[in-house]
Amino acid sequence: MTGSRIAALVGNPNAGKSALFNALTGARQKIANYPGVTVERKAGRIVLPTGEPMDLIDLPGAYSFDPTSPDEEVTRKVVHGQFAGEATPEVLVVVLDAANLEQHLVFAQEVIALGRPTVVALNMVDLAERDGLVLDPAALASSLGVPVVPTVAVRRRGIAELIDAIARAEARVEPGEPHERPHLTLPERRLAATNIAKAAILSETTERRLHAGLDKVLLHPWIGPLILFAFLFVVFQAVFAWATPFADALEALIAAISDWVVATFPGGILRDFVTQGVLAGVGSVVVFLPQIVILFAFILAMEASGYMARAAFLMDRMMQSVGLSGRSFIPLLSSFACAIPGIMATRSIADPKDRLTTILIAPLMTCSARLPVYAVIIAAFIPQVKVGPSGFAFIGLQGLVLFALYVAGIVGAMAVALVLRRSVTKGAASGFIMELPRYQLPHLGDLLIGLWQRAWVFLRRAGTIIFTVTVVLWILLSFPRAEPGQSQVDASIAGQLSKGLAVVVEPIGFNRDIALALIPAMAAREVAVSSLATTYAVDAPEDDEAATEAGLASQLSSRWSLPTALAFLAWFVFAPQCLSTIAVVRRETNGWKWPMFMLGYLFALAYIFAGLTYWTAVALGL
Ligand SMILES: Nc1nc2c(ncn2[C@@H]2O[C@H](COP(=O)(O)OP(=O)(O)OP(=O)(O)O)[C@@H](O)[C@H]2O)c(=O)[nH]1
Ligand SMILES: [Mg+2]
Repeated sequence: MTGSRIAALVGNPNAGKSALFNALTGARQKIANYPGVTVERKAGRIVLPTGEPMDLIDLPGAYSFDPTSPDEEVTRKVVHGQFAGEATPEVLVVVLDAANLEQHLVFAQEVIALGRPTVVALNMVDLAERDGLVLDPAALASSLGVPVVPTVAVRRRGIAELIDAIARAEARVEPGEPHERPHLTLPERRLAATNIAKAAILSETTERRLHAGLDKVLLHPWIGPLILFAFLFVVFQAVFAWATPFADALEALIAAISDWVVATFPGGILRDFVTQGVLAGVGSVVVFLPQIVILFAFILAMEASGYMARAAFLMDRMMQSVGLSGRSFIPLLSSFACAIPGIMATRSIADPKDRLTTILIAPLMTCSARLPVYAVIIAAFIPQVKVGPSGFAFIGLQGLVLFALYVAGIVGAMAVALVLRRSVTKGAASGFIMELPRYQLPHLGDLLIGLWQRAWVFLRRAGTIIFTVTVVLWILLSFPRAEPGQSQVDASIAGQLSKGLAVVVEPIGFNRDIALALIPAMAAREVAVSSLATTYAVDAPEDDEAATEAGLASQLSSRWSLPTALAFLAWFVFAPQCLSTIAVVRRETNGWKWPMFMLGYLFALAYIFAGLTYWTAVALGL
């Protein structure tokens, strides 16, 4: 350091200290929109209006002089003149984020209380104004007892005024009575911060006040997660309650087409192909379109309104506790639609072990392909009743079970992450804070476009991969033709092939038909539904019109036991039944090691939990 006087920039992380430093000195210090960018002191030079030079130090952000991290320790030492080789800074420049004044004033008071020559830079006033908040720097100056200069560091606004104020800054405390100020405790400083911030508001739009109030509730440490949980609960109730009339109508339509085909065309292999393969098989998946649309309507509305980012913020704490960073949230969230875009989104995670862990647990998030599987089993086995504490039975049991299955996937993923982060992908969580977007009413047009895209993806899958696999399965089920009196499925190639697998899955309560559905379902999970539908359509006795007519749900409930159905649900929470996901993991991890690891652990979990579910249900006499 030269012998010239020194000023230091202090304040909370992400207040814009480095941006101000660059604007004041012409340096190119790294700035970025998340806290913790500057981790050591950086020095530069400014020229005062008198022509006299002054050294300026940019410091790491801090929340208090009670240091909790090494970079905060740097700030404390420099300010107190305890930093080796550094003279005590003469002028302290406190940088405040005008849009988060209340929060930033807590540390500011601590700095000002030192009684040293201090200047406040009220930074980011542009952002505050954008949000509908206009502050009064004069009122703030009189409450704080130090000069306040409004600035916009990134537009170089207020820079000359700030240099001016630094040049004229002087100690507020009269020499001889340095410790007159009462020392405030943290809660006292918090309260004072609230009052000072309130007094400095010139005008605030009702919108901003409303949004600030909303955030207070929605981001509250324990009310926030409670509301999120309750909201998601309602979503899954709605998925069943609202979809039913539409799903019934679709089902009736498909049945009507099937009737028409039977009435119009002569019996034979071609007619069987259309009714058993295409209409029963693919149709059984298509009827879940309403459920998919309703689920995504909620997800898209959450995203558009700005609530999704808040949900991510709430989840960040939970993610940290299992050794993941909040950065994994968005990839995991997209995995609720499909694991493939979710796994690709992990490219934004810098830490390779963080990223690998996220990839490995992404398939545990309940993708939309599982929804038809869950929904068909729930419709067949879970009665459509309301449950709840006596007198308050308003919770649909079907929606409750669906919600529980989604939660099971999330809990499973978190537990796996916890284990992986302590073994295979050892490492500590890294911090991450995101900027919260403004609340907005979702725009109906955008919402409809998003919904149409989701619906189209679903229908295209039904028309391509699900159609193809179902047709191949129908062929394997239909040949060779059964002898009179013999079951067609038993006689068929598929029936023969599935016998081997049936032996393996019998201990967990699965029957031959499930074994038969599991292999084609590797292509896509929904195929489990279409396979079962096709199998039962092929299996229906020729003359038994009623059996062919009855929907898949009633076929299932008459053929499966409840423990088997529950085990089947548990299996699908974990089973990696999707070849495309495995291919993407291979591509993203450059080799077969991790996809094989994933396949192994997920099938093991699926087998164990399906078995546990089956035997528990049997023991309970269900
Ligand atoms: N709109 C606007 N953005 C600003 C202003 N000042 C800083 N920023 C932005 O705010 C973010 C944080 O700025 P930094 O200068 O890195 O903040 P910092 O206080 O040095 O943060 P740490 O080094 O982490 O303590 C960056 O994205 C800046 O571009 C401002 O006055 N207006
Ligand atoms: Mg910085």
